[in-house]
Amino acid sequence: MSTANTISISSPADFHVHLRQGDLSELVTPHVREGGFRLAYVMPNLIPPITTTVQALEYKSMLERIDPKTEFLMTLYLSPNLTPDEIRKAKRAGIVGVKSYPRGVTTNSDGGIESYEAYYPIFEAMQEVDMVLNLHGEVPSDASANIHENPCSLSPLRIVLEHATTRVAVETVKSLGSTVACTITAHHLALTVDDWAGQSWNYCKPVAKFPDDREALHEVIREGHPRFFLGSDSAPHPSIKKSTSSPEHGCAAGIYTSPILLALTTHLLESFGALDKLEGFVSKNGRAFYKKEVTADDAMVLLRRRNSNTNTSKRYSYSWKGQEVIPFWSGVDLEWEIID
Ligand SMILES: O=C1C[C@@H](C(=O)O)NC(=O)N1
Repeated sequence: MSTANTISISSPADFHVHLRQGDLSELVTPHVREGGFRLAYVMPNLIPPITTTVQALEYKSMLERIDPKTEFLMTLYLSPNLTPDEIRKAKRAGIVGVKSYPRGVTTNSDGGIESYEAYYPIFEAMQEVDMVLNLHGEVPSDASANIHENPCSLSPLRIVLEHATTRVAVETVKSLGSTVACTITAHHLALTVDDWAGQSWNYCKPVAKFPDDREALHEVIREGHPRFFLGSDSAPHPSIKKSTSSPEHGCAAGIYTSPILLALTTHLLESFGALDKLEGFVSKNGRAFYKKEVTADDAMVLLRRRNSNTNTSKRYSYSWKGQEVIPFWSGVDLEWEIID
């Protein structure tokens, strides 16, 4: 139900989020719900990465202890340790997907993969038990082939190309069948290359591309394409790691959107004429792909247009036990806010 000044969305779901570990996890996990989301699809790139069912279940229990009201869907990190038997065990334990990180392209991807062929037996087992392969669709830049984003390696396995940033990626996913879907982050709907070059707070992997690439992301959402949905890739890093860089690693890659995610996404979709596609993008499309449809028990989340005369609760940073994180667009007035 929507009016010009209010919108209600059934049980928003973020199909790609980093919830970290230790004190940082205690700080950021509750922000999923505070940001308007009821379901979190959790990335496994911890130190060490989540490569077994036992680790994933322990991680899930820890997240549920921090926030018992959010539903956490767990993933494993694709690595040589995985076996077809472990895949079957993971499925029985309710683990939903396996995330593939090409080696060295982003945060904690040192244990990532260099070639897909070795994993064909894993992919066969995943297909057999209906688990989803989540592709970080980037490869280290190859000057000879001018390749950077790589949405290929597709088969009948259910696959999600994560955080698309290019027109080519959008068109490739559109050209494929019902087993292939695609997440889009909120920040890639806002940024282009000019916004992160020299501005470390806007730096993430994959980096934002050109205006025409961003336009392709807007178009596919405006079109209401059912296989494209929100995966925030909300990736908190302590502010010191975002504001300084080391000679070996540069500044940390990752943009933190969880605490403002629903209001930010609503604001952005309205800015490019796609407000009527909001519920599909933040709830229904992803839920349909992952077979996690809204049930009668799931609550609606209400948004209202912010009254510009009111003092908003805009936050510049969040801190706890010495951990400080600064969200995307810190201090910017968004057009929408969640009604508690
Ligand atoms: O894929 C990713 C990983 C993430 C992180 O910080 O974990 N940060 C990013 O910018 N992209």
